[in-house]
Amino acid sequence: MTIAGSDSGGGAGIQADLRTFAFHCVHGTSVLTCITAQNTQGVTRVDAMSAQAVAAQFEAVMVDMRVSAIKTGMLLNQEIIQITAKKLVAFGCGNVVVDPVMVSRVGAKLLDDDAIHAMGDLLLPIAAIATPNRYEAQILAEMEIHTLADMQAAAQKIYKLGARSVLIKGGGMTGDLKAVDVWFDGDRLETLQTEAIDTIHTHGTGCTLSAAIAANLALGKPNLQAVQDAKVYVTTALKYALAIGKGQGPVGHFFPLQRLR
Ligand SMILES: Nc1ncnc2c1ncn2[C@@H]1O[C@H](COP(=O)(O)OP(=O)(O)O)[C@@H](O)[C@H]1O
Ligand SMILES: Cc1ncc(COP(=O)(O)OP(=O)(O)O)c(N)n1
Repeated sequence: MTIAGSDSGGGAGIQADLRTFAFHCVHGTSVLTCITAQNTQGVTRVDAMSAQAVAAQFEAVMVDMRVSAIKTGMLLNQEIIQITAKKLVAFGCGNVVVDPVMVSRVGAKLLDDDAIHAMGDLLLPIAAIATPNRYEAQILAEMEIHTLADMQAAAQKIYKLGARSVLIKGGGMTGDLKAVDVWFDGDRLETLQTEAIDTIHTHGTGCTLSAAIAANLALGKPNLQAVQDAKVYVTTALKYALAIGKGQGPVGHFFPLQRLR
């Protein structure tokens, strides 16, 4: 299941998540939190779903199907975070990947300021894996992140907020740290590195990574393996990113099919 917002441009949000689930051959269900008017250049409008509508979508799926893993993406406001956390706890959901979406790569604000504390207080404590990017990690850990040591320290600080593991994503890092991620589960501290792809077409990388982690957890992979395999998937999808639109195009979720055409 993905609990996330819609991206009209199809590069991030629910659209990226469902394509990622399909690639991994897991059935995707969706709880829509908001509708963004968005393209490769930015976000021009956001309309929230009501907390009741979010709860109803969640319950409709949960009472009928076995949901093996859940990712949360753009939750937009405090009410939606509160109802999401409440339902996840009520249904005893275990494999929860929390992507604490706050701001897009092109600078669009995707979470209300007064909702940041709810993300830390209510959602991170029920996360099997939290996946903040550099900017989200800086906010959650209340520190600046410039070096690998900073990423490691931030992972350890965010872990203390209650997530069972933390992945600090390095797409926003520079130089040799570009695309270097750091994972911490309270015991092991791992640096995950794949090749850095030289492209501006990176829209949806974070959504795709967290959706791939959720798919891998649903397939029964252990936490670190789920993260490592998801990182390889995103790296390959970036190699086949689509140069569509006037801004930052989306990653190519179905790269093997592109190769066969
Ligand atoms: N240019 C790139 N080359 C390879 N991997 C990248 C690149 N940009 C981002 N990634 C990877 O994509 C994943 C998502 O990270 P990031 O882009 O930081 O997230 P977000 O979209 O939430 O800002 C991470 O595993 C990161 O290392
Ligand atoms: C609807 C919606 N959800 C999430 C995001 C952020 O997506 P992300 O994968 O972090 O990629 P960028 O937007 O940073 O390129 C979004 N933009 N829209």
